Amino acid sequence: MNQLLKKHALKLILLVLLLIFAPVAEPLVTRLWTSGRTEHLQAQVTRQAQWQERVIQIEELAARLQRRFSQAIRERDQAALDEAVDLARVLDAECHALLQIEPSDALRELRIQAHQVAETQQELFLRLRDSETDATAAEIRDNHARLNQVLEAWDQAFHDYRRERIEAFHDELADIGAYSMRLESFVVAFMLRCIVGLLLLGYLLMLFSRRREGRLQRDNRRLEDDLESRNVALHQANEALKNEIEERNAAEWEVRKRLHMEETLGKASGMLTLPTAPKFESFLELLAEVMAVDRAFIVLFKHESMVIEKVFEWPTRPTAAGESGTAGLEGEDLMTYPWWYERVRTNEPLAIEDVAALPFSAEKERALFEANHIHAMLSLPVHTVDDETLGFMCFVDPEKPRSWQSASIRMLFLVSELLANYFARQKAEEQLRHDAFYDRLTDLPNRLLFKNRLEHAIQKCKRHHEYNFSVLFLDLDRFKSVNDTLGHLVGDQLLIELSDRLKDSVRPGDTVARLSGDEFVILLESIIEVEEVIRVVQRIENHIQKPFMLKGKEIHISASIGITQGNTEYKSAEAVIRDADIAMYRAKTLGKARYSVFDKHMHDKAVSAMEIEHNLRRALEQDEFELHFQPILSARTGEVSGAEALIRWNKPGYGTVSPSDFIPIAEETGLILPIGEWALRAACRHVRGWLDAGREPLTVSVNCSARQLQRQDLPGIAAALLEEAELDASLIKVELTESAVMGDVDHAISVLNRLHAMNIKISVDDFGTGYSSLAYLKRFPINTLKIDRSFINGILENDDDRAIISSIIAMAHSLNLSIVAEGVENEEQLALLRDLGCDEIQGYFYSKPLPADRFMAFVDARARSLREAGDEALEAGGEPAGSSN
Ligand SMILES: Nc1nc2c(ncn2[C@@H]2O[C@@H]3COP(=O)(O)O[C@H]4[C@@H](O)[C@H](n5cnc6c(=O)[nH]c(N)nc65)O[C@@H]4COP(=O)(O)O[C@H]3[C@H]2O)c(=O)[nH]1
Repeated sequence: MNQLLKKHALKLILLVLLLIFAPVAEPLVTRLWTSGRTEHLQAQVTRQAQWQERVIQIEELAARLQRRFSQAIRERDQAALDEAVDLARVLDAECHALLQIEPSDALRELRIQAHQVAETQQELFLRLRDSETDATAAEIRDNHARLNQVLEAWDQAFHDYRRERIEAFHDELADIGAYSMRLESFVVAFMLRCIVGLLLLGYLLMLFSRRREGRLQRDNRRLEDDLESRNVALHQANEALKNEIEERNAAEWEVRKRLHMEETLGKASGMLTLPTAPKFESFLELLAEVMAVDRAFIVLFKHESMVIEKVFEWPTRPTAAGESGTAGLEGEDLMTYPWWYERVRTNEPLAIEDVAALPFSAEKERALFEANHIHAMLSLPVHTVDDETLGFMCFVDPEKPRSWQSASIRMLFLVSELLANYFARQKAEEQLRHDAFYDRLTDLPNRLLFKNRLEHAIQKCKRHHEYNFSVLFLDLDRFKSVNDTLGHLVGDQLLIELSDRLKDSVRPGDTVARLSGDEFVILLESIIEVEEVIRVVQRIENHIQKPFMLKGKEIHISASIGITQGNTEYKSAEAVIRDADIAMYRAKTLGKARYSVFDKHMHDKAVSAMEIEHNLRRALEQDEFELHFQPILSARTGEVSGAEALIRWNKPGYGTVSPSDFIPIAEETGLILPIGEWALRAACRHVRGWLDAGREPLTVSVNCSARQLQRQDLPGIAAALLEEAELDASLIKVELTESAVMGDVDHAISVLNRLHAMNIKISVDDFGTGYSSLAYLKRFPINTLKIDRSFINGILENDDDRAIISSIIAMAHSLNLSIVAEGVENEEQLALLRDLGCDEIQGYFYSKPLPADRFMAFVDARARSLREAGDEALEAGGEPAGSSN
């Protein structure tokens, strides 16, 4: 209900006001109207009164005028006339005034008439007075009568006029009276309604106000309750806010502190990443400031120990008596302080709030700290990710105990990690620097450092005439077999021990460096005479010759040493090393375990070897090689039994290069491997071609170098090439030199056995030049021995050679080996060899090595001549010609 009232209160009030004021509206309008009328009536009454007054005056004036005129006429009295005239004038004026108040056409007309009559009367009177005639008198009378008529008419008109006006006035009055009556009743009704309305309004207002009051009270109570609860909530919120502000302040402080710490951390890390070495005093000062301590220091241990080696501290001023410091720490082994040591070792922070309160087990530490005036201390190990403790950081309060906040400890942990990284990095860099200049295995200077020192020596040699140097290039002779047979670890151990021996063989100012593998170089400083150098070399050789005891075994090694002496013409260290290397190589080729002094000739040879190597590579790519075939003939029948394939290099712009000029270089550089393979493939293809051409099968011997035997899978390659050419293995003979076979006997036996198993024949070339005995060769699955040309050369003149050849042939035959005599150049040699029982002959006597087509032509020609000789012999009844040559 209240809600309803509240909602419609305004509408209700408007309705009540309408009820009250609707009836009131009419009287009000009426009142407004009558009030106009009343004023009008009052004006009318006033005007009526004025008018009445004037009318009375006019009537009096008219009466007096009439009387005066009558008197003047009657008595002919001038004075009466004048007075009448004046009266007439006054009357006229009055009439005029009256008409002004109440205009009336009739009156106006009458006034004019009266005025005219009065003037006429005056005129007549004047005439009468001057000459009284009858006519005049009659005229005056007439006129007078007219005047009287006019006055009467005037009077009448005036009377009507007056009546009219009075009636009108009365009507108006009645009208006004009726209006007044109505007005009064309206006023009364209005008053009553007003009162009722007001009462109703009052009542309603009262009702509303009561309700409103009730509602207000309720609202009030509710508001009070609300206020109360809000107050409580506000209070609580206030409290919460207060707490929050406090917390926020605390957090803000924490954040600021953390930011400060992070900033410090950033600065500290920045200091540690500077390209230049950091100033640890500034670093510590920075940390001491954030930790609010008076002293800070970083302690570093000696490598792989806990002996305090280095201390960085802040402040840097020398520690005065009574001041805390690190003086007592230097040189201390932390292991003598087990309690402290244990914490550092296990990478734990050590936060001592009060040194005096340290446990009994830390008695020693307490004594140390107290001696160094340390009251409180925070120590963090500098521990690398590789679990190595490099040292520790310390923050010290020298005056009073204090607590250490965990946030600070955490930050310092990060700092200690940064430090550990920095020191580890520095260590790694040092190691890198060391590695860049030193050999990892032997810790000797490496090529770079050696070159550096050698450059200095070259410069010094140029500047000081009395100064010279010498470089030795040393290469172990059988190091590979040590590695292969005893393993790399023993090999490494040998190199380490050798390094020590080399260092012991030279003066402290000299440099022993390892170039690679088993190659060492030695720079002998301030050495002028070559004899002196040789004495040093001999000393080195003596040292090396002594057996090495490795893995319980006695190992003997030797070295080939190249010597070069410094001179002012050397422009680079490389050139010096190169010459020493050439000399060393010369020593190797001279039979190893010796030294060789470099000379210019060696250099030229080396240069040409390099050129050849370069060209050989190109020759392989450009297919510049060709096989020539030197026939091998049966000593008994003279038939071509086979051929030796000999490589030729058709060098563009040069012509044919002999294998003697490039095969040794190819062997040195390893190019012999692809070249040898090429020769084997080419030989297989030629034989296949000949067979395809319908020729008789011929066995072709292909030269294989020692390197091929050692490094290549010769049987595998041969099998593949034979398969490629679809060739019977028995048509290929592998020719190996005696020295190649004797180099690595076990390996050679295994390879040759495999070749033999494949049905590939094996021949030993240049037999007799080496030291192998036939009995030794029994171990190899050999088919043929080729007697070296040097023996054949002297066979006719030299009895020894003849004897040797004879015994070789006899023994070979006893071992079931066939014999080929190489380099047979004349018939005598041939005859003798045939007498000695040689099986096959190769040499210029029959033919030089020939290109394939010419070789075939030779084979054909030989067969033809043999046939012809055979025919002739048959005809002559003798032996066939082939049996003799
Ligand atoms: N003065 C004289 N010399 C004669 C006579 N009969 C043959 N010769 C030469 O003696 C050499 C025989 O070849 P070698 O002893 O295997 O000696 C060969 C061989 O060791 C090597 N060689 C040739 N071709 C190859 C090859 O394909 N591979 C390998 N690894 N070495 C090859 O080159 C060496 C030289 O070959 P070449 O210059 O062709 O020289 C050939 C040949 O021309 C003669 O009656 N008098």
